[in-house]
Amino acid sequence: MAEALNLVFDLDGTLIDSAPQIHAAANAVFTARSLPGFALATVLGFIGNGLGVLVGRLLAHQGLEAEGPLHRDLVADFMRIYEQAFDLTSLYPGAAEALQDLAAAGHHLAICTNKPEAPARAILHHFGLAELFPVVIGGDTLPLRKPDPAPLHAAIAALGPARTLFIGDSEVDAETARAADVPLALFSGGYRKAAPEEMGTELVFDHHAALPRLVAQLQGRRPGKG
Ligand SMILES: O=C(O)COP(=O)(O)O
Ligand SMILES: [Mg+2]
Repeated sequence: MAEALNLVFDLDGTLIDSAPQIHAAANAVFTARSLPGFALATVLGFIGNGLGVLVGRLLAHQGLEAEGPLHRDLVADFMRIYEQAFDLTSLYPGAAEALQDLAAAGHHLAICTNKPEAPARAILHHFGLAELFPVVIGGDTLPLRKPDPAPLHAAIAALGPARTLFIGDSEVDAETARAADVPLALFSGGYRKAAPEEMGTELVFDHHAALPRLVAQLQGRRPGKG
C-alpha cells in the first residue's frame, strides 16, 4: 500500500463555508444587547484567530472595549448559538467525498481549527464527518492556538508518526504551517486576504476534488524534501 499520511485540516473556510453562520450569530448576539449589527464582509475579515479574537475585533469595530465583561458575555452568547445553529453553514463542494476517499485510502485525518472544540465537533457531527476525525484540536483545546505551532504539533502527535500535510485557507494557517515546519495545501476559495501566490506554498487547490491528487503529489516526493 502507498505510504499513509497524516492529513490535518483546518475547518472554517477550508472544509465548511461558515462565514454566513458566524455573521448571523454576530448580528444576533450584538443586536440582542442593543448594539448594531455588521456587514458580512466585516465579520468575514475578522475570522481566523478564534472566537475571543473575533468578538474583540467586532467590539473594537464599534469603538467599544475589546476586552472585559461585555466581551465575556458576548463570547458566551456566541457559544450557545455556535453549538446548535448549522442552517447557514455548508460543506464545500466535493469536500465530503474527498475526505471519504482519503480515509478509505488509509490516511489519518485530524482537525486543527481555531473554532472552539465543542462547536467544531458539533458541526462535524452535523455533517456526518465526526467518525472520519479521531483527533479534533480546537482553539480552546490547548492554552495556545494557531498560528502557534502547538495545536498542529498536538494533532500530529495524536495521529502518530507519519509525514504530514496541513490543509488550510488562511494566513493564520500559512503561518502555523511555517512555524511547525509542515507543508501546507492552501484552499484558495476560503477566507484568506492575501493572494495565494503570496502565501508561501505551491500546493494550492480551488476545488476539493483536487485533494487526492495533491496528496499523491506529496507521496511522490522524497521525505525531507518538503
Ligand atoms: O474560528 C475561527 O476564527 C477560525 O477557524 P479556523 O481555524 O477553522 O479557520
Ligand atoms: Mg480557516
